[in-house]
Amino acid sequence: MPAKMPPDSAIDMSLWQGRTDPEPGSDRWHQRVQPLTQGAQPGCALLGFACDAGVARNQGRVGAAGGPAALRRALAPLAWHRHGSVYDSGDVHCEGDAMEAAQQALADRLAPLLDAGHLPIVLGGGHEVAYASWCGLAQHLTERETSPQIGIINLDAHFDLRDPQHVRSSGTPFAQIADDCVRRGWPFRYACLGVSRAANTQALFQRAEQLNVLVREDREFRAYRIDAIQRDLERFIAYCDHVYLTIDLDVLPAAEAPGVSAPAARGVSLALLEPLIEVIRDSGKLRLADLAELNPEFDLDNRTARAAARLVHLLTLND
Ligand SMILES: N=CN[C@@H](CCC(=O)O)C(=O)O
Ligand SMILES: [Mn+2]
Ligand SMILES: [Mn+2]
Repeated sequence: MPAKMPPDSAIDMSLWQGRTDPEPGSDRWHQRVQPLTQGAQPGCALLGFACDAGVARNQGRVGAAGGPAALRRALAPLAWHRHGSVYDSGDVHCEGDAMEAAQQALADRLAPLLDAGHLPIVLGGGHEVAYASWCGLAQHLTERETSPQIGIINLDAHFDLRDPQHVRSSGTPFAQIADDCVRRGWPFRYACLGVSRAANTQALFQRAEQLNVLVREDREFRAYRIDAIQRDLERFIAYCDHVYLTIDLDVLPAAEAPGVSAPAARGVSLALLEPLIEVIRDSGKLRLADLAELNPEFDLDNRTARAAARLVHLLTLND
């Protein structure tokens, strides 16, 4: 089914700028990314979620609404090594505190992208994007399967399993997804990798245990243990038919990602995350990915945006 373009989705391609080199085979992203059109061949579809509301509700440092533009700017000059297409499908904007409306709008934009066979990569926005991404994937799969086996892999210093009864925010998306799975009668399969014990309360660790979350703490990420974590991840993926990858940039050390709401004193370096991302990318089950919490207002030398762009680049290198 072709991806329907909503009437308000004017796609601003002006951010896709950068140097051009005269030699053949020197293309960069800004020369290859195309605005998404109806009926386009399946490819990778970027979709921005310009939203600060979840971080504001979670008492964080706002500015993630500027994330999608900062990430496009960082992607624009990267060297193009991909065979398939990359499309820009515009942004969803959150008006003030209207987080739920923005999440619904994102889900409504994602479902037709998935229906059309694209791999959507959502550019956040705070981590409330995860609930919106999930809703879009659920909307897509519910038409096709009675009980889809979806694995959620979150690279994050935080569980984001806070109780949504108090307030829904960037700290609650996976608890909201767990509740949604109960309502739908679907299994909740959640892996949270890079968790900081210092940044998550006992209550959150208990909730993760109750929900049978696959947890790997930041301190477990050492070069000699990556193979073991990789095997754990492969086992997790083997039990799923569909994988949703969500990357909270605060999983990276503050030196690599200062431009987030809650920078990590320790974190897990990009170099250690790369082999895991390759496993996910090459699994054949990746349906949807998002990157959350990029906050250009607190970035230094665009470090966080560059790290995020590098992650998108890696994710899109498989065809
Ligand atoms: N998405 C963010 N989650 C973290 C933020 C922690 C903080 O602000 O210190 C959380 O809610 O736990
Ligand atoms: Mn986090
Ligand atoms: Mn998070």
